[in-house]
Amino acid sequence: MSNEIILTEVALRDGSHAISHQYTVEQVRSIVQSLNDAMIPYIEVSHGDGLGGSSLQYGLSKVDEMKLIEAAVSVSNFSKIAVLLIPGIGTIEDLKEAKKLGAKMARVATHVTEADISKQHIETAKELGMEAVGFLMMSHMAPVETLVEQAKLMENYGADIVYVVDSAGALLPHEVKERIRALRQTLEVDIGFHGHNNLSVAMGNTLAAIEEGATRIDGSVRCLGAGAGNTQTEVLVAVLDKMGISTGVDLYKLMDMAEEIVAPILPKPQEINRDSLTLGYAGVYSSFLLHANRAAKRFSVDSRDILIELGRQKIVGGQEDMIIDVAAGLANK
Ligand SMILES: CC[C@H](O)CC(=O)C(=O)O
Ligand SMILES: [Mn+2]
Repeated sequence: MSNEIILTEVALRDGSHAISHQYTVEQVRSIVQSLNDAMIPYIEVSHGDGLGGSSLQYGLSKVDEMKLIEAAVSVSNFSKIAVLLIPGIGTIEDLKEAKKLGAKMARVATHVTEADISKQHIETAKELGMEAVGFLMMSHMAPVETLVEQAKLMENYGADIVYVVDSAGALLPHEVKERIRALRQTLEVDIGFHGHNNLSVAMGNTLAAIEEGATRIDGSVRCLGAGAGNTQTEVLVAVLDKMGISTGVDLYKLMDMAEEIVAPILPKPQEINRDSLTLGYAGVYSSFLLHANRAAKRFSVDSRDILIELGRQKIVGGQEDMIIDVAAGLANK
């Protein structure tokens, strides 16, 4: 276990899901300024679904993310600005524009079995002089051997760091341990972990990842993120400090900004409710929720049964049409 952890704050990207992508330039400026003062090493700024995500399908941003990135860069002289890119949603042109505006890290995200689509984007990030991260989403959906294979691909493409991403908040601590341990034994590059709190184990999972050698960790102030949100950064900094693990972050400043700057902009506190708990329990991505709720109404079935069946059938993003099939099937039973 390392005694130094490098944190990436994701409230301005994953947290964008929680406020329906409505960040303003002023909010981004004050959040980044205060995270920078608290010495957070990396701050991710993008639409919740990454560069290019603003659309009717994923939710329209209030402000063009490039303006938000520009604002973030303009007030950070310590923190580096990172962007998320999902190949197919974001493009190489988006990445180049973000780099021109001052983004220093590209986090290239794919479904856990589709690392091969990250090649061009990771290679471009490196050519542009950015740090490149491979971000393996829905990591609970693949056996450990597959995860290792896919991570190895990202490493071979030039990723400096590969992340295990528990998108649905479905992993339990022993499962996180297995995954991080296997990656640690196989990869040369740093390993990261990104947790979600749908089963209330984001903090436990994060500590399990650190115990097995993950050194790059994501957190979100006030947990702001998709589903039940992410590992809470200010709590994580306090916990790691008690464990003798250094993050270099000023805890009081981080607590103050969470309380005084982030909390007031939240429509409601991030919580584990029936919906987010079901997402974690079923192991499905949070974007299915809205569709499942609609289908539940249409076919008079319980949306939890739909989500659990989708998880059982290992339905992934892009297969949303299956939600209707599953709901119709349940109604006919
Ligand atoms: C749709 C992108 C997604 O929110 C990335 C992420 O943070 C995750 O999979 O957890
Ligand atoms: Mn996430």
